[in-house]
Order: sequence, then C-alpha cells, then structure tokens
Amino acid sequence: MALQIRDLDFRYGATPILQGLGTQALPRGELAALVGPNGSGKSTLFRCAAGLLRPERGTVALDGHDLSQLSQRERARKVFYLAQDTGARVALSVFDIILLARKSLHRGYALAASPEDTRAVEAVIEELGLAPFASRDIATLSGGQRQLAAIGQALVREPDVLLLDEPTSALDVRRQLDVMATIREATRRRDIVTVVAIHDLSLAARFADRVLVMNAGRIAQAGAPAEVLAHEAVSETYAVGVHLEHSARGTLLVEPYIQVH
Ligand SMILES: Nc1ncnc2c1ncn2[C@@H]1O[C@H](COP(=O)(O)OP(=O)(O)OP(=O)(O)O)[C@@H](O)[C@H]1O
Repeated sequence: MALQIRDLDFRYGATPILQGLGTQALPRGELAALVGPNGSGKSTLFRCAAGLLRPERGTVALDGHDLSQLSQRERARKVFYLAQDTGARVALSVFDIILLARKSLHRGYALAASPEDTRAVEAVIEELGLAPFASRDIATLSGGQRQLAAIGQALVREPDVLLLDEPTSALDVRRQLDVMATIREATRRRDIVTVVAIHDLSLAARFADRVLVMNAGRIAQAGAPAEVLAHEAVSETYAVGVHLEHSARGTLLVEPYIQVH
C-alpha cells in the first residue's frame, strides 16, 4: 500500500518544470524527504500530487487508485499539502484554526464542534507541544510557532498522504528535532505516506526512511539516506562536494562543501 507517482510532465506556460518525473512506490508508514535545489520543482510536484495543478501527463496513485479520478473534495481529504508559510494572519486562536481544519472535513456549516472533533484538536495540540499557545491569536505568534500550528492543521485532518513543504524552516534546533520526530511518529502510527521537502540534508538523513533527490524536474536518485546521499548524483545536483560521517552518537552527518578545482 503506497503512493506511486509516474511520468509526470508539467509546464508553466512554455517552461517545462516536471519532466517525466516518477518515484519508487512510497510505502505507507514511511517518511520520505524530498531534497533538491531552489527551483528544482519540489513545490510543483506537491501541487500536482495534491490536485492543485493538473499535469499534462502522468499519474499519481494511492494504493493503486489514480487520484485524478476523485473529486477535488475527496482528493483533498486524502492528500494534505502544507505549503511554505502562507503568510495568513487571521484573528483566530491556534485552537480555532486547528478546529476549523478538522471541521472542514465535514460537509455543512454547523458551528458547533462535536466532542470527537474537540478531542482530536486537543490531542494534536498536545502532540505538538502547542498547549501554551492554544488560546493565542495566530497573528501574534512567532514564525516557528505559526509553522507548528500549521502542522497541527495538517495532522488533525488525518490525511492518507501528507505533503509538507519545508515544515522546519522557521524552527529552532530543538523544535526541528521535535517536529521531525513527531512527523515520523505520526506517519508510522497513522500508517500514512509523508513526504517532507527539506533543505537540511542532515535532518533529512536523520529522520527520513528514504530520500528523493530532485534535480531539474526529475528524481535524480532515491533510496535509503546513507546510500543516496553518498551518490554522485547529489554532488552533481547541488554542485558541491558531500562528506558523510557518523557522529560518535551514530548519527549520519552530511557536510556539503564547495569544491576548489
Ligand atoms: N506560478 C508560477 N508561474 C511560473 N513559474 C513558476 C510558478 N511557480 C513556480 N514557478 C517556477 O517553477 C520552478 C519550480 O518551482 P518550485 O516552487 O516547484 O521549486 P522548489 O523546488 O519548490 O523551490 P524552493 O526550494 O525554492 O522552494 C521555478 O523555476 C519557479 O520559478
């Protein structure tokens, strides 16, 4: 049971962005890190997978079912795409925006939350350590706190596929570790497919079950982090040297460096 992306072509105007992009099957219960240079097409891939952009060619299938056959509403229920900071600054509390995300799963306009919805919101707030901010307006939060609240909105919808665009970019080191561990744990416990676009290769190596390296609209390399990051495709993709080392604690560390010729 997995997410399978095959042969995606997408262009903005005349400019090809995704070019025959395919991935290995991304199994449920696994966290995949999508890495690649700025502008290589990571967000575009997410938008195509979430049904927000329509590829010219290719398919995105979940558990063998082509997602393009679903209505946008059904698809949005299965696939949650968390964009990079959207800049939304509404006068609602953290609790409210997570509850709204939860309630958007149901049809209708009932204002009252069911006890089950309230429990789900409280559980996610607890899971992400958001309790101290739960009643604060999100407009008053720091960038990192807002990022956590947005992850809460994603988790509370209980999607089958979670696509997170740089979810740790505004977080301090402790919260980066907490959030990546939480995302991995939620992925396992909920048996969902999670793909995280991330620029920090060490963080990717540490938490992802597999790494997908994107270069110019294609997946250049994919597989277990230690194998993929040691591959010359990574150096070529970023035009850097890559030194890998295990720390004394056994953590794989990735040190990119500028090569002098
Ligand atoms: N709405 C748009 N119209 C035209 N071109 C776009 C649009 N959105 C993105 N692009 C272009 O598509 C290419 C891929 O962009 P995309 O945002 O998918 O890259 P990315 O890998 O997510 O980058 P980053 O790491 O910087 O977030 C870039 O060259 C970008 O300029």
